[in-house]
Amino acid sequence: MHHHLNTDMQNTEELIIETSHVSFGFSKGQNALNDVNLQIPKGAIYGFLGPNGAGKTTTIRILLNLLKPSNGYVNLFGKRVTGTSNNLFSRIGSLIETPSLYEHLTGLDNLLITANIRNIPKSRVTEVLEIVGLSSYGGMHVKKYSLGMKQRLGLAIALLPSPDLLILDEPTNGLDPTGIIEIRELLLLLCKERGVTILISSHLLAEIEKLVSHVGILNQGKMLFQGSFKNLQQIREEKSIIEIDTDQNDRAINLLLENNHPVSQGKEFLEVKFLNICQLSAITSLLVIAGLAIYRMQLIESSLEQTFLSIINKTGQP
Ligand SMILES: Nc1ncnc2c1ncn2[C@@H]1O[C@H](COP(=O)(O)OP(=O)(O)OP(=O)(O)O)[C@@H](O)[C@H]1O
Repeated sequence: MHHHLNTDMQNTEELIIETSHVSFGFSKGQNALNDVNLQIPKGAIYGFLGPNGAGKTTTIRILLNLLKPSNGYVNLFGKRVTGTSNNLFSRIGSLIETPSLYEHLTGLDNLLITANIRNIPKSRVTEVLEIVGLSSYGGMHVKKYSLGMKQRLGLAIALLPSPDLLILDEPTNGLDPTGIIEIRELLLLLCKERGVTILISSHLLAEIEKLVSHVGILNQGKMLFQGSFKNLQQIREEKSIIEIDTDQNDRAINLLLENNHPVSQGKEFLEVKFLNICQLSAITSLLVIAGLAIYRMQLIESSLEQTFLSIINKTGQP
């Protein structure tokens, strides 16, 4: 196994996907991707987030060597991707949006065709049907499958080569909540039991927040955030506030500032930047001991979705 010795502090771990200064333009002068640096550690479930048109699919096509970046390079499994590095791709399973399936054939036949093309033993076909929970439906025509079953069959095709890396472009697109939960559980299992590294793109944080260990946020071709899911939650906490209202707000402001609670006058109430949960009782005693009557004291937590949107909106998206 190849280990990276990067100067970046978080990079002591092995990276399965790494892009360096990747840019890409469909037309001259307009870049769909601008200096994208993905870093996806081994064993991660990496949520690749961004609104429609952000460039997620374009990035994924570059990762899969279907498009050539106009600038920068891609490392997969620690090896530089070049025009001829096809052996790297046998370790990758991918599903780009809705899988292209032969509707008039059975699920089993669809798998057999791919297995045949990719030189994969037939025994693997029954294995992957089992993994995605379609064992009893292998003989059914795909046109009779539900959307969820088709997505699972697509996943089964991606799993045929026993990949070390799964790249999934919006795999829950169009699925109902039950279907989304099923795919989520399947991916968690693959990561936990088989150590598969997973890149999953989505435009909805809520859809993948229960799944991911790492997050990258792309907007208008630029990476706005990349880090562990925990890092994102820390940012969320930093955006939370405590709303306060008392009978003497001017005095309250002075008292709070003197005691290092960053406070400002909000639209309706005083707003203190949330630092930690002990702050609530500290502020309460401070105000009560000073003889103020507290009318309101409420922790307003920013949601992850709001955090995601505020990160995206920083670049001035309309
Ligand atoms: N073949 C193409 N020719 C020209 N422009 C393209 C082409 N494919 C994509 N684009 C443009 O590149 C940008 C990024 O598109 P991309 O499909 O990568 O975004 P995305 O984040 O995957 O969005 P979605 O969630 O809608 O799939 C968009 O502005 C899109 O209009």
